Amino acid sequence: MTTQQLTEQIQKKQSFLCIGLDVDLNKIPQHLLQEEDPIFAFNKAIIDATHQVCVAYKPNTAFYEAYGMKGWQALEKTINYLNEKHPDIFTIADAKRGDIGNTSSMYAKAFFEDLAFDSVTVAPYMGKDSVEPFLAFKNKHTILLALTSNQGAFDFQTKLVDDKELYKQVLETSKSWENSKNLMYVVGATKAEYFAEIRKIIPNSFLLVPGVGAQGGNLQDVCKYGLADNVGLLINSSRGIIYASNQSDFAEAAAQKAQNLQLEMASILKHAD
Ligand SMILES: O=c1ccn([C@@H]2O[C@H](COP(=O)(O)O)[C@@H](O)[C@H]2O)c(=O)[nH]1
Repeated sequence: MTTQQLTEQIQKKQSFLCIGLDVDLNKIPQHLLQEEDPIFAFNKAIIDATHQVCVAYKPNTAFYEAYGMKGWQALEKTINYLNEKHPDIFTIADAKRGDIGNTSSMYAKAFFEDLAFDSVTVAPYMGKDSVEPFLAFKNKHTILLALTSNQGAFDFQTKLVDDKELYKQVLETSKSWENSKNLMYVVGATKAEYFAEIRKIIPNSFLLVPGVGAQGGNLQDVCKYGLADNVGLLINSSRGIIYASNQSDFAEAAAQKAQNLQLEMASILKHAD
């Protein structure tokens, strides 16, 4: 999917919501554990109930890797289901990969070819040659960690390197890489006060913004300086949506939470015009 197609979906649905599919078998309704594939059964019910109010889904691969082969199979079924049933929805493998070049090429093949995700999250720490193998894939997107939502972001990302914060160095340097048009960036919703500075460096790049909901980030605060001409935001909420209920009404409860966020987004977009 191109970024233009993504923006068109955002305008059509009046939503820039990304729902995180972080499946924890201890948190899903217990009756689903009797299913042959409880993880996929949960994801399918969540997707069926919420696809009209969101534009993206983001499974975090940790929640699948933790269940070994069965977890990977559930991830594969989930991405196949999304690609077959909802090809207009943007998909993100939140895998935070990145390694020496030939290894990154294999990671890119795994997530863009074998699993056919639209995008994958990548750590910038190993530099240009660790990221460019991902960028080489046409119409696929590499979402670089810039300023993360956790407290530990202050350990390195905001430290000065050559008189400039490291996260700014990541944004500026990565703009010069080959196929940088395929870059998006992760910026945490809990860092809303940084968005104005970030938009000076990357005015129209898409930002994946986790941290709304369970981590306490605020949608209005992010949008104040984060919105771009092409909207340029994908706001992720995982636990705050998918675990709204652990009873038989879990899918309806998730849909209600997702719709509440979508309505707030529609109102923001209306007032931004
Ligand atoms: O800076 C980051 C980068 C990634 N994440 C991931 O996003 C979701 C957030 O889940 P919530 O339940 O809505 O808190 C999760 O998969 C994180 O690993 C992040 O939170 N911050």
